[in-house]
Amino acid sequence: MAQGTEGYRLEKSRRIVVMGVSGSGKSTIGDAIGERMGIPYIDGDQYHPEHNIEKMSRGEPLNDDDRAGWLERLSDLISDYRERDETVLIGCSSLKNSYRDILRQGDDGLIFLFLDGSYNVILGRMQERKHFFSADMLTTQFDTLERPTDTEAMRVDIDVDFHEVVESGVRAIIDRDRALSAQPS
Ligand SMILES: Nc1ncnc2c1ncn2[C@@H]1O[C@H](COP(=O)(O)OP(=O)(O)OP(=O)(O)O)[C@@H](O)[C@H]1O
Ligand SMILES: O=C(O)[C@H](O)[C@@H](O)[C@H](O)[C@H](O)CO
Repeated sequence: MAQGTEGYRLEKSRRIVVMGVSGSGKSTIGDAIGERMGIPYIDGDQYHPEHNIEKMSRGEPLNDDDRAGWLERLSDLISDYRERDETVLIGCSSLKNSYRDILRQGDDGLIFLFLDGSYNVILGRMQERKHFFSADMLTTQFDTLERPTDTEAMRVDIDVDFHEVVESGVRAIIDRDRALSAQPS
């Protein structure tokens, strides 16, 4: 377990995806972790084609076809950062195994941070925010989610205070960074 997390510098450049259903906290937690660690945070929603945003805004969930091009763009983005040997945090729901496989094409050492919480807590938070993704569609996100194993992703419990989630996320990234660095290359 990591001791102090303040001012920790990663051993190597890393590409880190903050994943989880809509409303799990990818943007707010990802951004706060980035601030804490001095890593840029990019929200994957910025890479959706306009028709995906329009579809979700109409209250219609995306399907595999809608997500395919979007995931390819994010995979390319990850690959760009890897080629430049730079660290980045990217928020992307990454709900299915096959979606995570597409993202890993950009970096086979991609780190996933899984924001894991209960339906009721996330629903409550979504009902409090103004966002194009309506809380009515949260069930479809849970139905689609294929939970990553603990080997595939670092799991962070989000049913707790915001600062606690950020601290757990930072610790999880540090732990994974150390574990990866300890592996023979
Ligand atoms: N631990 C927490 N405690 C209380 N509120 C939280 C916590 N984490 C996130 N929130 C709030 O929950 C709401 C959803 O978070 P956020 O918008 O970051 O989720 P998201 O995963 O990025 O959603 P989307 O994928 O739909 O963009 C926000 O209003 C955020 O401020
Ligand atoms: O895979 C998906 O269904 C989408 O990525 C959604 O998760 C939205 O992008 C996001 O949650 C809305 O902001």
